[in-house]
Amino acid sequence: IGNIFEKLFKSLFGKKEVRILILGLHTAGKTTILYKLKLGETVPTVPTVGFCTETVEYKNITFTVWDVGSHFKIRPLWRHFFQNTKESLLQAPHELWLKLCTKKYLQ
Ligand SMILES: Nc1nc2c(ncn2[C@@H]2O[C@H](COP(=O)(O)OP(=O)(O)OP(=O)(O)O)[C@@H](O)[C@H]2O)c(=O)[nH]1
Ligand SMILES: [Mg+2]
Repeated sequence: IGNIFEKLFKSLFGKKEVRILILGLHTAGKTTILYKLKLGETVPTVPTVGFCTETVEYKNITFTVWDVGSHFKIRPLWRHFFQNTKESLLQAPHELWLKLCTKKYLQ
């Protein structure tokens, strides 16, 4: 029974880690979203070469956001980033992205 309480305590107060993968075509706005989440503001971007990751702390959750470049040479590698991906948010409506960016979605 101690094990059950330990699991319950961890699920309520423990640190959670969530990985987010952002994929999309050139200039779709992936890096803009990444830095909006990280810094809370829109920053100038350049086309992503390879990929970049940032961690975003929110409450007891650490989000590791993977922003993968869209250059045609890296596209064959996209499938490797999908491994162990649980859910996809494909063609998310603009409204949803806005909510994500303002973190309202998570409150
Ligand atoms: N109007 C408008 N422009 C946007 C929006 N999101 C991004 N942009 C602009 O679109 C351009 C490309 O944005 P990025 O975030 O660099 O696009 P990306 O998907 O990371 O592109 P790659 O790294 O080349 O794959 C930049 O000039 C952004 O300022 C948006 O919601 N509205
Ligand atoms: Mg980019």
